[in-house]
Amino acid sequence: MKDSMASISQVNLLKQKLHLAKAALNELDEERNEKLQTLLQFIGHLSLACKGQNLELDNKLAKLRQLLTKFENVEEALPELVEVEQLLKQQYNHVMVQLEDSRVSLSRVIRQIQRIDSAPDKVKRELNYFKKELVKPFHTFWDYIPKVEQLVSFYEEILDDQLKQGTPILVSPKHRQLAHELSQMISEVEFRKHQRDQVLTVKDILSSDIEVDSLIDAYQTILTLLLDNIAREKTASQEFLYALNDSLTAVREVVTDSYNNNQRSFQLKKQLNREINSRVDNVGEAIIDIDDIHSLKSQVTEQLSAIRASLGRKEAVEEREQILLRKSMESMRKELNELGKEATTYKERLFEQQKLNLLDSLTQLPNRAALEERMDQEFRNFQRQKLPLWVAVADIDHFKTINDSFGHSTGDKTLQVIAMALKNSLRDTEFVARYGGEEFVLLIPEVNAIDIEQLLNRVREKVKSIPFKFKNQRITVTVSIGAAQILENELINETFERADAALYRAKHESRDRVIIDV
Ligand SMILES: Nc1nc2c(ncn2[C@@H]2O[C@H](COP(=O)(O)OP(=O)(O)OP(=O)(O)O)[C@@H](O)[C@H]2O)c(=O)[nH]1
Repeated sequence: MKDSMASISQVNLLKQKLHLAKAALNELDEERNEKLQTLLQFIGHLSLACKGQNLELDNKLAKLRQLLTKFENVEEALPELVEVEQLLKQQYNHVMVQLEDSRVSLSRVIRQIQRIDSAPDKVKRELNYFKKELVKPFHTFWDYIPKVEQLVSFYEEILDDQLKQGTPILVSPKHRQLAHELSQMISEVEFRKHQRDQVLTVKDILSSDIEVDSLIDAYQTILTLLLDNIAREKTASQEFLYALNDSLTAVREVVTDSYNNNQRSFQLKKQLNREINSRVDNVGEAIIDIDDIHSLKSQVTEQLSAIRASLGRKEAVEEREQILLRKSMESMRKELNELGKEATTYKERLFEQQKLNLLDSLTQLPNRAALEERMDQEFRNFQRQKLPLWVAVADIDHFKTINDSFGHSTGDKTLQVIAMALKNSLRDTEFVARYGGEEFVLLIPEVNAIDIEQLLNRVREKVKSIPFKFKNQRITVTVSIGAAQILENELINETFERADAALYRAKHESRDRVIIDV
């Protein structure tokens, strides 16, 4: 009994121990499971972090995750773990190479950006610092990414700057000046009939509130029209040269022909002359050798008829020669006549063109080119004779208001009427040209300092008295005039500038007046 009791308590003890051991084992299992879970979680995050960088690594990590989900497979997972570790090492090396490549390519991009001349100075400075920073190697992508971000921001800043420049350019006084100059140039150039509508449209655009884009378009249109005219002029000259060449070829052919004919006739005549001479010699010999008068007579008669025949042939040759010569002369004359006509037409065209080039097409007054020629001429006269010479610049007052209130074509007519009035108020030895726009230049020789003011005031009054009527409104148009006399040792352009400055003063001192620079 005692024994059985002892056995029972031993069994109980063992049971208890077993229970405890089980509990401890469970605890161990749980702990291991927990660790396994942590490991699984870690591998899960590692897979996510590495995902997409290396396909083999992705697969291995997926397999590892699967194996580790079961407690029993842990042993099997060990070789996989070693392979993953190797792949990770490879991946690290690969990343380092990639980072180095990226550093080199960033440096290259930076060098390219530095070549952009228009990059703002601030960006250029920052780029320099940035370039120095790029000398150090990158250790991780976290070193690399901020650099790329900075690089993008440089690009952004440069682009921003360029875009700002690309926004509509504001019209500056320089642009208005260019529009004014183009409009002056247009009025000094003669355009072809079919081009005039286009020119008028450009003129209208230039006289309104111009935008930079339309100014560029206007210049482009006028340039195209001018180029077209130049090309036409070139074609006309070429046609003339071709005609000239054709005629010269024809004339040369005629000359060659008649030369060849002459050569042939010359040979023929030489032969005939020889024949005639020998016949004459024969007659002479017959006279010496023959005693019998009858045979002498028959000999001479025979020789004489042979001579006559030769002379007849010679005459025929000469006659044919004459006919050929006349024919050649006739065709040569025709060719030269044609050529003469061509040359006359061409000369007329050139002359017309030259005249047009010197006349302002709107007012028919001499234009700026003609003025320059005349100024040179008057200057040379002045240097020789030292007689007084005045340069005056006249400008219509508030002309823009006429255009704005009554339209551009009324403005054009006003210009024409005033131009005529200016021309008619001067003597033949005096000269007026349209300088451009609503500005005229007068060259007045041989008038003394006392009379010039009176003369110019008369011109001013004449314009003022023109009875303009626009839209049933009586309008008085006035001009302001500035004048200067050429001084000893002065160039005429300098006189012009003094006259222009005087005009400026006249404009600012109430307009409708004459100011002489003294
Ligand atoms: N109709 C017409 N207008 C022209 C021609 N050439 C220039 N103009 C205009 O002439 C005007 C000149 O204006 P501004 O230079 O401001 O001078 P303004 O109005 O005469 O004023 P002030 O000279 O200061 O008295 C501009 O409106 C030009 O468009 C042209 O051939 N025909």
